[in-house]
This record gives sequence, structure tokens and C-alpha cells, in this order.
Amino acid sequence: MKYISTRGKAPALSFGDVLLAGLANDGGLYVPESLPHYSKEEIASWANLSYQELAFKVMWPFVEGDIPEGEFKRMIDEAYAGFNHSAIAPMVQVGNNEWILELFRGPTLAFKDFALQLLGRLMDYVLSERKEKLVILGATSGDTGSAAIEGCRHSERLDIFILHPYERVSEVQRRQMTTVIDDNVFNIAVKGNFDDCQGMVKSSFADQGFLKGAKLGAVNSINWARIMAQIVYYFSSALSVGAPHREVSFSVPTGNFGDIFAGYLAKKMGLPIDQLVVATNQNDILHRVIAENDMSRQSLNVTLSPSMDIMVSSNFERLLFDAHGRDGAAIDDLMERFNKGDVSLNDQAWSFVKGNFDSYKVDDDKTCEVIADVFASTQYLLDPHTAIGLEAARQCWKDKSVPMITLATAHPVKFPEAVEKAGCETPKLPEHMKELFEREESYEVLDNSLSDVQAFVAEHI
Ligand SMILES: Cc1ncc(COP(=O)(O)O)c(C=O)c1O
Ligand SMILES: N[C@@H](CCOP(=O)(O)O)C(=O)O
Repeated sequence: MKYISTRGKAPALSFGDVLLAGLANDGGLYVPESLPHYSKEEIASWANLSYQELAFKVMWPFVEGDIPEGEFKRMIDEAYAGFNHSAIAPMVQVGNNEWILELFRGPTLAFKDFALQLLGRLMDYVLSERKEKLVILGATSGDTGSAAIEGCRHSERLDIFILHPYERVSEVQRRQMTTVIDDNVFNIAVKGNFDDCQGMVKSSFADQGFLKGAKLGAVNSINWARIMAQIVYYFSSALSVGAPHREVSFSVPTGNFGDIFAGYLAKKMGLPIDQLVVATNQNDILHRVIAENDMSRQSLNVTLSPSMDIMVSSNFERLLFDAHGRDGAAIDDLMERFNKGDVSLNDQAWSFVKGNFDSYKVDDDKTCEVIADVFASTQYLLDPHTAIGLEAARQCWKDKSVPMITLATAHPVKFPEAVEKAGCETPKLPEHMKELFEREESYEVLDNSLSDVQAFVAEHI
């Protein structure tokens, strides 16, 4: 399979090259040149597969030619061995035809483990084959960081630097990253917000001179391999409620647009999806663009769902590429216009976006109300991001005979502030994290300055 850049100016690459490249060298994001498409019969034949077997079926066309089949199967098995539920992504029913897809059963308790447990292994394999090393620079609003560190820390071929916004992630999230004391793991708290951190990562890809010859890699969802692994649970959950013989809908707590973009691809690959609902917190740029064609960047709010405190949604560019007939030059031009302050899409692109997604915005008060109500009626405790997803699902659901699946993107134990504001009790940390608050932390606090961050990285590789 070949991959092309959304800006049309970078060379087409193979999976292995895209995996290591992260961002394309024209500033674009890599997407597959074409997608595999599966018939109803073929999807139906996957109904009794284990999660790992299904993962292989769904992802194999994307890696074939670059990763040997046996190695890929081994990596999948190892990646999901550390999950604490045999279904890997179990479903919980919270209402009539209303489902929660638990994506927090991995080691760091958020959906990021699905892709990052695999990504670390894929990178390690390709780097070993090529006898190369990689410097990872990642940005996190709280969850990607710990999952990436967990997925990469054991590789002798990776040094990993994670930027998180200073004092804007929950204490559990921070400690999950900063208590990992390994020679190849570096945490940096940037005095800024997530968009600042993500901007520094992208700028560093554009000019890698500061690395003195070392190569930069990405663990954020700008890396295609992240999206690929996130497609699988759309298939597994849909199959478990009767797809492909019936349609299903999904509601997805959204920030960087990676997770829901994976759902959009699942649909293009043949999964019968009725609705894809983009659920946002007060940082609602994606809701505004879908509902009103307004992409104006407003200042970033600090919310009770910090992992979604994002204004610049990287993966939206992948969707815009499709919305503009996969014309890289048009996207290159559009991105330049956005940077100059243009804030709307042309009619054709907007109707493409509106035609594929519904959206809803949920504020902090409503988030807490949903956590409280759902707990009172079912004894099921939602994390704040999932509560936003569930509320958006309920507001946007058009056909109640179609099962609505809300992605539970994180475990509530990571967000005690929201849980307590909702009047609920925060659950206990799981066994493997029970000493989290006693463990030593190590991280560097830096100004919101690209040169300071790059100097720190250069000094420590
Ligand atoms: C808990 C949680 N929910 C939702 C999201 C949003 O996912 P995406 O950025 O893929 O849209 C994130 C961060 O990415 C997250 O950590
Ligand atoms: N919510 C994320 C932000 C980064 O998103 P990514 O999916 O592009 O890695 C986080 O928790 O770090």
C-alpha cells in the first residue's frame, strides 16, 4: 500500500516509511492512496473472531509488503496482552439500543493504548530491520503522553520527549507520565496550552536541523499508524450489535479528530454506519464548522475534560482532503488561507463535511449532570469525555432503532475533579497504579518557546 500527503507535494511512501516519517515533508498528513473495501458477507464472516484476529484482518492491507505476516500477528498479540478484559474493547449497555464502548481497558486507561501499544512495537521492528534510531517528539493534552511512553519506553531504538501543557492535565495524567523514570523518557511541561505543544511538534518536523542528524518521529495521530489501529474497534463494536446486517451509529468525544476520522474510514471500508457524531466540549471549533461553517480559532478554554482542550484539530485536514476531491494543491492553498485568517470552507466542502458528520457541544455543567444522572440510573460511572459523547449521542440520534455506540475514551479514575463535581465518588486506582501518588516524578518545566524545547531535546539525545 502506498501513502500520499494531503498537501500533494511530498513523495508517496510505503507503510514503513510513513510510520517513521510521522508528518509529510510538505507539512501534510499521510493517507492511504486507496482504501480496502469489504462486502457485507466478508464483514459478517468476522463476527466470531477474537479482537486480535479482527485487528489483523482490518489492518493487514495497510501494512502488507512492509511487515511480515507472522511478525504483525505477534505484535498484535503482544499489544493487547496487557488489556484487562478478554474482549479488549467490551460493550456496556446503558439504555435501550444505547451502548458504551469501553476503550480504557489498556495499561494507561485511555483509548490511546489501542494504537500506541502497537505503534511502539511496529516502530521498534522497522527500526531494528533498518538499524536506525528515532527521536520521538509528541504533544499531549493528557492521554497520548502516558500511552506513548508505555508503548515506547522498552525500545532501545527510541528516545521519547513528551510535551504537556503545564498545569492543564489532571494530576493522575501527569503522574502517569512523569513517574516513568527511564533513560529514554523525557517529560516537558510547557507553559502554554495543547495547541502550543502540538504547534512545536509540527514546527520541529518542518525544520529538523536542531537534531544534528538524528531523525524525528511522531506518536500523535498525525502518524497514520495511530489512525489505522483505531479503525478496528469500530468494526468489533458494530459486529457485536448486529452489523453488517443492520446499521449502527457512533458518538465520539473529539479533539484532534483522529478517533472519529478512524470511524469515517471504517464506513468507507464498508461498515454500515448511519451517523457519526462529533462530540465537543466548550472548545467547539469542530462543532461550529460542521453546524455553521465557522472555523474561527477562539481562545482555548480550560475545561473538566482536559484531553479535549484542543482548537487546532490536526486530523481535520485528512477529512478536508477528501472534501476537496483529494486535491493536494487545494489543501495546500486552504491551509495557507486558514493561517491568514480565512475561516470558512467552500459550499461543496462544507456540504461534504455536514453530510458525513453530526455534532454537538457540551459544557462543564452539563457534563457533570450527565455523569450524575447516568450514575444514579445505572450505577455506571462515566469519565467526563465519555459523558460529553453520551450527551451528544442523545441529542443527535435520529433513528432510535439504530444502535448508538458512544466511545468511552478514558477511565473516570483519571478525572477526579469532574467526577467529584458530579457528586460521585472517584473509584480507586487499579492495582498496577496503586502507588502512583507515592512515586518520584521527573519533568522539566519550560517556557512556551520552540527554541527552548528544541535546545532541551538536542541536549538530551
Ligand atoms: C479521553 C479522550 N477523549 C477524547 C479525545 C479526543 O480524541 P481525538 O483527539 O482523537 O479526537 C482525547 C484526546 O485525543 C482523549 O484523550
Ligand atoms: N487528547 C490527546 C491529544 C493528542 O491527540 P492525538 O490523538 O493526536 O495524539 C491527548 O490526550 O494527548
